[in-house]
Amino acid sequence: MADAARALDPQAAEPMLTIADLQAWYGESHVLHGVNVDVYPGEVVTLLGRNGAGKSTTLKSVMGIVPRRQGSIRIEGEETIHKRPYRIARCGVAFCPEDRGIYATLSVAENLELPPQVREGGLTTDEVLTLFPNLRGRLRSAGTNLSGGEQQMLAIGRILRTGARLLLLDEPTEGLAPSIVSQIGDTIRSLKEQGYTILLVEQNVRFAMTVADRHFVLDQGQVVETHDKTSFADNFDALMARLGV
Ligand SMILES: Nc1ncnc2c1ncn2[C@@H]1O[C@H](COP(=O)(O)OP(=O)(O)OP(=O)(O)O)[C@@H](O)[C@H]1O
Repeated sequence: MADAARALDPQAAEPMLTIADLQAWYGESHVLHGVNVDVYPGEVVTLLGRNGAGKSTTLKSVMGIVPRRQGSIRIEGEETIHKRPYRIARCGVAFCPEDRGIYATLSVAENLELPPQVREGGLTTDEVLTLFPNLRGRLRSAGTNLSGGEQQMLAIGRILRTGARLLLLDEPTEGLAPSIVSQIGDTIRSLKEQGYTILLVEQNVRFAMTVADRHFVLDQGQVVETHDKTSFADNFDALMARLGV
């Protein structure tokens, strides 16, 4: 049950995102075999699992950028499984890829201002810089001259400008120093407080514990366990073993 989301908004009976029996293929390779995930408004939910379990493919399927998918993906009740990515973006969804997608030949300011606004309510550049003050002095630097942590903040800041309210974050802490991981955690908690809904792929289980309301564990393209904060903590050692951590 999404108690946290309901506490935030007691009217929120409908999930923000419902993934049902999702199948996905890359060419002949069938990689998702019926994934079921729901995310309520204002929740932070993680997808956990070993390498190759299908976590990134699930996020990319929501964004419509996996070539062949089948099943149902509803965003605020609207079916999107057959929509093109630009139409899915207009439903208020944004994806932050694992490689962060920063353009080397563009400045930080240009990277930030690149994506179009898809909905009302996107942050202004100044609001993004208030959220990530480190970027303020780097606006004219080439995007790839930033540290890994700054690039991640730029990548998150960029999608906040679009007006999206459902954020898909693929391994935002990967390769970052512990102090930066902690800053990313603060950012995610702050976004949750502002009412954003976040579906997050994470390899860092301890980090996931500190930010998420619920967790879905994937294995071989299927959800094999679902946990809330309490059951996650109670099963922590078994989960670490299952995830090979
Ligand atoms: N573009 C692609 N073309 C072909 N196969 C792919 C492609 N991307 C992923 N795969 C395969 O799909 C399966 C699921 O990959 P996916 O990236 O979704 O896993 P993951 O759980 O996110 O793991 P990782 O943390 O390693 O990215 C894997 O077997 C992977 O090799």
